[in-house]
Amino acid sequence: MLPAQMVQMMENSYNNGSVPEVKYPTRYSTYAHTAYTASTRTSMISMARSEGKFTPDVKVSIGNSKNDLSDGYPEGISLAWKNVGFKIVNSKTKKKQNILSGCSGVVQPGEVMAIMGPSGAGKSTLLDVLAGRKDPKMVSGQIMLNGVPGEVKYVSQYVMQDDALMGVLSVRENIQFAADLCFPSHMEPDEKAYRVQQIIDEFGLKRVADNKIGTVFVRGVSGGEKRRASIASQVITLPKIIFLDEPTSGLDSAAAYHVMKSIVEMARKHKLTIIASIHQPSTETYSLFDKLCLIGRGHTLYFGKRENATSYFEALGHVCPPYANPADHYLRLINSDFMSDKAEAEKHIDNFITAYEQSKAHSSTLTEIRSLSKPNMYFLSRPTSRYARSFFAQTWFLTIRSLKNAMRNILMFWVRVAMYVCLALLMGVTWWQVGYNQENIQDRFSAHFFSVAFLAFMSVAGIPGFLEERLVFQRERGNNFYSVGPYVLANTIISIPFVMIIAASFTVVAYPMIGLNSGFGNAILFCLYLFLALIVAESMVVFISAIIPIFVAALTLVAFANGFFMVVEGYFVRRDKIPKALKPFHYVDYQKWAFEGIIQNDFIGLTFNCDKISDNPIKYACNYGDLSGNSSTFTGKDVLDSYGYNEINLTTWAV
Ligand SMILES: Nc1ncnc2c1ncn2[C@@H]1O[C@H](COP(=O)(O)OP(=O)(O)OP(=O)(O)O)[C@@H](O)[C@H]1O
Repeated sequence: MLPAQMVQMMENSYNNGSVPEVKYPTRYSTYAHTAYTASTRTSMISMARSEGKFTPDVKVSIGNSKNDLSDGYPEGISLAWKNVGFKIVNSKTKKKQNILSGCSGVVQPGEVMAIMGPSGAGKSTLLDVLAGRKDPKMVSGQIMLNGVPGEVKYVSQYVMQDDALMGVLSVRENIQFAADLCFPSHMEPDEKAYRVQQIIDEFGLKRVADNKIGTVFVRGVSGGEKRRASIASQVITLPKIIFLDEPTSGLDSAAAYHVMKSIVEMARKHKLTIIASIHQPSTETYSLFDKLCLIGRGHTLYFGKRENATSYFEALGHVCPPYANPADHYLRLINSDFMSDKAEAEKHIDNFITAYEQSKAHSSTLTEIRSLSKPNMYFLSRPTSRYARSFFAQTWFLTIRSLKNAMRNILMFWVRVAMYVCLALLMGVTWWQVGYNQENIQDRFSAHFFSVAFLAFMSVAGIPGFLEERLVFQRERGNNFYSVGPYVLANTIISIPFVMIIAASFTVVAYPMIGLNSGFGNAILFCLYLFLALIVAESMVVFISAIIPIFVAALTLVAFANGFFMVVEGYFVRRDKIPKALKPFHYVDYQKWAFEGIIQNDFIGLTFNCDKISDNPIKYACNYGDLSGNSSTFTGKDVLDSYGYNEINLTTWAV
């Protein structure tokens, strides 16, 4: 059914007094159902009524997820905005301040519009307002989809500026991951693979599809290819409206041209409506745009077809010099930042504002917007779920990706394993066969202390990897690929075997070399206690780095926390000597529980020897157990009792 027929059907129904509900067919039948819940429906309709403009209860939906292919709307969706303004409350004066005023424009399906303007003009703000990313209370005017008010964010995608992709994965793997999480569960794998290949081809990434994105260690694809891969992974579902925040920033002019060319071809082919903020495009890149929106001091200084801008400015007396880049020419014209006289600078921009308001370009824009208008309709498309995939599916795909990441990420994992093994060797050599004499007691304690403390301390090595991945997480979460729960769960699932590998490799090397309690079960328990301590240490690293995502600050804080826990652990200073104010920290110190667990595990069951007193050959100088001098041995339990470690329960301590 064509949109026009639908509109007719709705209008007929309205005239008959019934309340129609029209669903656009989508390729995936289960998605072609009512696109809003009862409460949403009530609130949206009452909102429409309260505005007094959309009296009939006519609503149009196009699918139930923002990640829906929206095939039900093959003609695309136009975006129009009329008299749009945006205010902020000035934090100093507490007064409202206009950031955008009276902006109007329209972009049709298949068109690509550039928002240009000097720094601070309001480009990002306009993009955010149109994309529905700003507080609606601060936004004024109308934003319309196909001529009727609607929720843009449910039919659009906002593509962020950064290229946060998994560096150890290939271009295809990154795009496939997006496809797995954005397409509905009933989409056949073949069809998904076809879409992945199609978007790879459309973005000119065929040649590098199986190349890694690249990390600090591995040279990957070029900057332009990376940007194209990033955009491709965010628009794989071909959302009807796409907002791009400076898609070419940081790229050279050739790379920027290829990025924009791919975007423009995609818009034409799939009838997508595309709006991009852009800084200083080259002549070639600029010529790819269909429409231009020039912003200055929060006002529209020109809106219309890109090619008409030349004659518009010529008519104002600003002829673009031959061979000059028109984009540079306009940007220079409307930039008053470097005028020394403030009043003159204001007047300069005021002249452009007034000229545009009185221009034919402005009136034809308003006519174009009016021609789209369909009174008595309310365009409504609200997803029933924010995510295309279930909690379980999100966890599954994230787990698979984290596994690949950990296996391939030299820095994150294997270097750490190698470091722990080297440390184990070093400890083994230093504490070699520590022995069972009285003078070896302190050596044994220090080996246990150092095993826990150093292993835990070195978890700081996980900070760079976490911070890098955090950017990817933020972008993907912003794109509604998954929620926090599955991400944390997947990372926990993956970190368990890896932390176990670290604890086990350390134990296999260090335990027999140091000559700790020879029971096999004791070695296993030693490994398990180290594993638990490491899991807590790693979690603490993630916790602190998530709160303070600045490398140096997170590193300092993690190092401080671990150093602090070492001090209050009860090894350097006995528990009863720890100052009262610090005592609570002794009990929340994960290193304390691991240290006490492994000394209990090691000492219990051992027998130690003490030497004879030099001037009395029948007496022994034992400092533990029987102090009368009659016994030549004492037990590990005697040692623990003498230091006050007498109530350790291995299960409780592990918990
Ligand atoms: N929340 C806010 N609080 C205070 N000022 C704001 C806020 N949002 C925007 N502004 C101001 O509004 C103006 C427009 O900001 P915006 O980020 O949209 O500009 P821009 O054209 O995208 O600039 P640039 O090209 O430098 O990124 C700027 O002067 C900015 O300082």
